[in-house]
Amino acid sequence: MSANSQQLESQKVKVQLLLAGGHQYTVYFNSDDPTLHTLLTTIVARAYKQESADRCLFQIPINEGHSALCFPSENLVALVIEPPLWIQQTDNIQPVSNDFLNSNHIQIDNFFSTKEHERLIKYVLANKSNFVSTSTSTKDENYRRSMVLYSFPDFAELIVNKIQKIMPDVMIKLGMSSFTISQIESQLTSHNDGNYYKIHNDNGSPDTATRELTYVYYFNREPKQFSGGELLIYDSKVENNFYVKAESFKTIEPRNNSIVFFFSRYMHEVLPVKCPSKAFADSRFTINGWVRREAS
Ligand SMILES: O=C(O)CCC(=O)C(=O)O
Ligand SMILES: [Fe+2]
Repeated sequence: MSANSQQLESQKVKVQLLLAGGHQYTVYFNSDDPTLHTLLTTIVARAYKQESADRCLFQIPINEGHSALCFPSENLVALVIEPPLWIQQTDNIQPVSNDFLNSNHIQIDNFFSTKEHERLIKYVLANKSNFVSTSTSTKDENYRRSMVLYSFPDFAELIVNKIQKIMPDVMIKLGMSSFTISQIESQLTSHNDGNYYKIHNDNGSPDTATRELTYVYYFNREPKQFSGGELLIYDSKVENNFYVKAESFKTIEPRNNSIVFFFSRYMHEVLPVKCPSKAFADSRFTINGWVRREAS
């Protein structure tokens, strides 16, 4: 995306709630309090006219818990936060109409330390023979070309723990309401010369329906020996009352040691990779997976 906020470390913050009709109240939260998170996402989502601007009823304890301040989310006008928590617009957000939905994503550089990254490259090269060809749920052979490693326990644990830690911040940056995570899945993928993944979403079948967010961690040997392999994330538009893929999209460069997060429901594709040497070691590697919410 698009909206950026500071990393939230738990600390006390003073929040003045400015409500419709000129009312205002001062309350105190820990910075990782889910209610504060929902207050922030209400403001962000409304500013960017996102569908995630779910209406809700806030019920906030005041007077040391002796009273409750209740108000509908539509009545929240602004927040005065001390110390400041900035949620800033960084790029290409345009006001949009209700029948067009700009896709959001975030990309974080330098995700693993240099040591972890080096270890990961060594591990992948040593495990080349355990990679198998990918398939899709539709079994269409021309839909996806890549190789995948399903078991890589040490690094799966490392990435899942790291993602878990940054999830509250990621949710805020994506302007989404927080949700309870039930599972974080991961697989390790390699794209070599001519490999691609055509347009798809990641939660369109009953067994994938609880996937909320997709993440993709990119890594490769330096100097980089492939080109292409960009990830395109499509915007959405309303057609016959349903959101469908729009023509416009965001282009994500598969930058070495960066991780991208986006909604699993977005249509996306991986453009063909050119890797002249065709050597496995020169591939576009990813650890990619999904953050699942608890089924309701
Ligand atoms: O490799 C990428 O950039 C995206 C991969 C992807 O879309 C998937 O595995 O579902
Ligand atoms: Fe995908």
